[in-house]
Amino acid sequence: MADTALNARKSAIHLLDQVLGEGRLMSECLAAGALDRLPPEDRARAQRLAQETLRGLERADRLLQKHLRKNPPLHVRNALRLGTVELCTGGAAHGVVNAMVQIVGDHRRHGQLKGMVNAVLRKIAADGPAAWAILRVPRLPKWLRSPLIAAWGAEAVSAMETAQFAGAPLDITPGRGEMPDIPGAVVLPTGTVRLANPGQVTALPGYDSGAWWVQDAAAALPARILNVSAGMRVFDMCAAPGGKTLQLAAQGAEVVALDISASRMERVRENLSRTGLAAELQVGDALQHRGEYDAILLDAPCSATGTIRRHPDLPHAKDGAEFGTLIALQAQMLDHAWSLLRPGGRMVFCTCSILPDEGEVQIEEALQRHPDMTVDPGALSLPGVDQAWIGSEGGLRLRPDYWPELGGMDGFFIACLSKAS
Ligand SMILES: C[S@@+](CC[C@H](N)C(=O)[O-])C[C@H]1O[C@@H](n2cnc3c(N)ncnc32)[C@H](O)[C@@H]1O
Repeated sequence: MADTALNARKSAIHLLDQVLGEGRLMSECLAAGALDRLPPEDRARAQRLAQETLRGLERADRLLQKHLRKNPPLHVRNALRLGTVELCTGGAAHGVVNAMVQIVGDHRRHGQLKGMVNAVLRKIAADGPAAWAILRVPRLPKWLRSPLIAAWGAEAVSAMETAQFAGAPLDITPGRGEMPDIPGAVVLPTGTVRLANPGQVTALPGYDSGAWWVQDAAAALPARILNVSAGMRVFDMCAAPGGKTLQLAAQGAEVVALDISASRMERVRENLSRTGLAAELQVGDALQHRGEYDAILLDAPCSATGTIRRHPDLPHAKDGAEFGTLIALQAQMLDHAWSLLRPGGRMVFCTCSILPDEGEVQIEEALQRHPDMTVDPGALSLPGVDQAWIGSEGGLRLRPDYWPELGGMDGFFIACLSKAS
């Protein structure tokens, strides 16, 4: 037991080294096998520890600052940060301090710093938890905070930061069959099932039989808004890992699902096979795709700034440098998707972004380029969808600070577009 806790902590620190030192996203590290040698419980634990440290990084650094005369090497700093977060969020002092001392002591280059780690974490164990509780909610970095304040105002951004600091529950979308009883499950107003303390996902009732799949409540709305039916030919243009493909297939449509990433497409294949649903899978560049469809779902590549509750590594690993390229690609994809839609067809454009340039502005500009395009706000009338979330351009703006009493939701922008016949 002690060894497995130590391995999970070591791996969490290694993840922090990659995110904070190399600017890599945690999802990239995991896809590259960062935690593959750990058993599933430790993998989940390592991921949770790294995420909690990233959420509380600003607070941890403020507390550590008081006890450090100079900055230690990143690996040691990350061990101190993880130790601080654990100590200040209920971790047992003895176990946490000993683990961090052992991890740093075993390190081939930094072993001599274990005494310092011991001294600093003992001080944090004594006065950290009280100080932690009164520190401000960690803020987003300036490169993201400034455009968000310009878009939504300072109060809304503070509320988003509170939601991001709280983290996210596990949301699941029920499939076509019967939903098993899952202890603690709550059904949200939009029909998504939410679990506050899920534990290991693959061990939950109904996982093996494919009764449901993991999908944030906000992410479940685009496919519901597209509202396809049996016999319709539907194109899921950026499909992986496939949550929306599964929904479209469950609605009975004939789905062509495409993604440029072969490895991510494997996830779609696995998800379809687990849930017993069917879709035609293609790997390729959406911009080169040809065909004609009754309905299209374009879940375009974006900054993913709406998912920071679940991906607290994003603001630390990124700096916004790629926003311009993504915004241009979204417009190009929207135009190409429009050329694949039959007259009279409908298309949902969505992004998991909280930046208007990747949502509202894309639609305003697309309407100018395409005289045969109209926005259909009526398609957004779904149970649980607050009409106050609909913007003047007719799209649905979802933000992480919505539903605070229910545990929040991902930030998303969703618009349903109709093509003249
Ligand atoms: C927001 S994710 C899609 C999530 C997915 N719809 C779901 O619900 O699980 C965006 C996807 O776009 C894919 N992508 C990026 N550029 C692409 C391109 N040129 N053609 C096709 N897919 C692309 C990425 O590989 C990524 O999987």
